[in-house]
Amino acid sequence: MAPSAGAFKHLSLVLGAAVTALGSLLFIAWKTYFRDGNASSSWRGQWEQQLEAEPGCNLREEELHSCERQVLVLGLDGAGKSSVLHYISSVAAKGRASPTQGFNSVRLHADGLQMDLLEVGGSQNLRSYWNQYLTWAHVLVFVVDSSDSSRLPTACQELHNLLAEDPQLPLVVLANKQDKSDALSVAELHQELALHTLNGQREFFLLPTSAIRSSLATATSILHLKSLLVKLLAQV
Ligand SMILES: Nc1nc2c(ncn2[C@@H]2O[C@H](COP(=O)(O)OP(=O)(O)OP(=O)(O)O)[C@@H](O)[C@H]2O)c(=O)[nH]1
Ligand SMILES: [Mg+2]
Repeated sequence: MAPSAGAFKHLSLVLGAAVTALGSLLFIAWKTYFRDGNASSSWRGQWEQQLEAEPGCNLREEELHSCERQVLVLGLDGAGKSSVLHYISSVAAKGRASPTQGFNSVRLHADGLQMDLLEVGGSQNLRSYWNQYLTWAHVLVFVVDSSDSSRLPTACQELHNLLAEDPQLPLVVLANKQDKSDALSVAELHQELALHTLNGQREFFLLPTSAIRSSLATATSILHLKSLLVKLLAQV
């Protein structure tokens, strides 16, 4: 007898979770490898060359990690995380982004900082893994699709679950897809996401963004995000 569609769905969820768990472990191992200074000379050599190219990064052994910063980028599936990451790291236009299975990262250099932005996919089966990445983060960027009002309660719930895990982690909420005619305003999103309930313990910003290359305004919004990240991460 052929397996039912339900069985296939169950199997794909289990496989997806296994792939993500493996991805998490690999990521943690990768970060630990660098943090513990156990990298082989060839890896270390490559990495130093990369940093050397960046003005302001000091390469002395004891300061090698002083310019590393981690930015965790989360939000529901389709919110625009991959698009924001692509836009902030590249001048080349990109077509439709594919849903992220597992995680996706980009590395930026600015003002002597090396910033690793890590996106974990936002589909439901991946969200239970989000909080595992909070430990590594210096800033949390939470991306919201401002035009997807039906899923704002879910976004709100997921965001507050994360915030409860770390009461001090600086937070940047992106009110993305502001180019869309049905996008809620920043003030409306502030209300819908219950951001007034945040206590004063963490630094918090709510930025309107658009991650498609349709106008100067959208490009400017991503530049604002980049400057804000540099400012926040320089204080860490
Ligand atoms: N109009 C508009 N579309 C956007 C914007 N940002 C992203 N999109 C589109 O929204 C869709 C989803 O974008 P992604 O960047 O893949 O979303 P994601 O948050 O990475 O989703 P997952 O990886 O599945 O968690 C794509 O078709 C993008 O082209 C935006 O600012 N405006
Ligand atoms: Mg993605």
